[in-house]
Amino acid sequence: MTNMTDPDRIWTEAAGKLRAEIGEGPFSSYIAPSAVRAEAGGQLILVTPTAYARDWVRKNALRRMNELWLGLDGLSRKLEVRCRAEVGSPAPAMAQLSPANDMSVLATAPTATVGPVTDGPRAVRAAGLQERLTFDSFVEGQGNAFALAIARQTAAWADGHFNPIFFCGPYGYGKTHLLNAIAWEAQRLRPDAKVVYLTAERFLSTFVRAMQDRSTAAFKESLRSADMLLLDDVQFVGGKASTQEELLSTLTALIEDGKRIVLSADRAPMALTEIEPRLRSHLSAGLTCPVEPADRMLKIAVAQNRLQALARLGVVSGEANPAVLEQLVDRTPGSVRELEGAVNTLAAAAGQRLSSVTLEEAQGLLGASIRSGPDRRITVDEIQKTTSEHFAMKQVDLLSERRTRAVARPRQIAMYLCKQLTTRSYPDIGRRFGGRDHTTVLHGVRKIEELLATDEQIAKDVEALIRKLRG
Ligand SMILES: Nc1ncnc2c1ncn2[C@@H]1O[C@H](COP(=O)(O)OP(=O)(O)OP(=O)(O)O)[C@@H](O)[C@H]1O
Repeated sequence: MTNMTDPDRIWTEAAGKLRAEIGEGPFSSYIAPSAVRAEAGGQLILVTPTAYARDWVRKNALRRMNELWLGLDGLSRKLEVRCRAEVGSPAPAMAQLSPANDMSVLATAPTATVGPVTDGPRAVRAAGLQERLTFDSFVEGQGNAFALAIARQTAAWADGHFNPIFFCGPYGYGKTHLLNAIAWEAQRLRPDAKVVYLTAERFLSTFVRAMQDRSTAAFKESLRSADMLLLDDVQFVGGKASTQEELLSTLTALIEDGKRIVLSADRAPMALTEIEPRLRSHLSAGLTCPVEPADRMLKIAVAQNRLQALARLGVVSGEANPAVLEQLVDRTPGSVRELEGAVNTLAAAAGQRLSSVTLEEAQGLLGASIRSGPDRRITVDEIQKTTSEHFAMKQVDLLSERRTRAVARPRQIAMYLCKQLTTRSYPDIGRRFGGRDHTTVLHGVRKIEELLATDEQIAKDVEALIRKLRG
């Protein structure tokens, strides 16, 4: 057996063996973002990003890690584990050591500093960033603590992070929120850097338009000059071969240049089976951070947080009775998005008398929003697909900038259906329609509401679509 003394080399080797034993998921979640550092007295500490990761490592991997370590370490040192808050280091030790050589650890600061986030009408820009989605408004809980720690590190442009960072998890538990928060914070910390946020829908629609306009070179350039590229809802490129090819070449070019890439999807990269294997493997080459469904405690905290934000805006005054909040959480099935909808309903109904609302009253006020059981969830993607099929057009046209009535009306109908059949907000729907502004969505929805009363054909189309979508 080889004997070494350099913790860096021992860590690389021991971590590689542990990876094979515990599997890719736990490894990339808990071990890969940790790092070994030597204390002044020679004691070696494995530093995890969060207390949760520390407890996981203590319970599941520390013993084995020490066995592997002792087999390699010429100085027979033992490893202890602590979380970053305990060792009090602002940037994690993972910047100092790279755990396994096949995971790219960026040591270089981004080089290009290209202009502001918006750079010309044809350029891809920070489409759809929402101001309220910052780290300050994100509530930490057990299921998201690790993702939040990594997000903060990424936003701080910390050296040595993995690339790409991939946030995955089910619908409505904060992936977009984290990507927005990273983009805001990264831009705040480095105003000269080019931080580009876009949804995969936007990537697709801009790419398709660039092909039609024969301006793909400008499209490529606008992305490749980014210092940090954040791409939301990557699953959307599934089944779209040329867009995937373009995405793959964008990612490889950026990674080669040492630029930061942050992605999100509703599943882990390897489970995105509609995505071509080479792209999938690039997506999973960095660090995968699960954003897990919120537990009850987190949901209560999010509801409280939301009410406080509404109080600051003057929508409500006072605090809700804790039992009312608990009831709200317990009786609102679904994700944090649905919960936010229920909180908004309560706030709008209770207004200035929030603190005196009783349990019975809350139940009455919330009525339909507190449902007895989860309905089948209709997604924006399904609405877009069904609407485009119904009008014999392509889904990508709904996302495009084409404004002829033949395209604009079905697009407005699809937006209207999203507002009716999902719990998504106007900005969120805009984001899903090629990164449009929320006022465009609002206008579209109002237009269809008006036409429903006067235009028989539209009323029939909408009715048929709702029937198809409800199944
Ligand atoms: N931990 C949290 N703290 C505060 N707000 C949260 C948290 N998790 C989710 N939310 C809120 O819930 C809503 C849905 O979250 P978000 O849009 O980020 O979900 P998502 O995982 O990106 O979903 P999708 O994949 O459908 O886009 C947002 O309004 C977001 O602000």
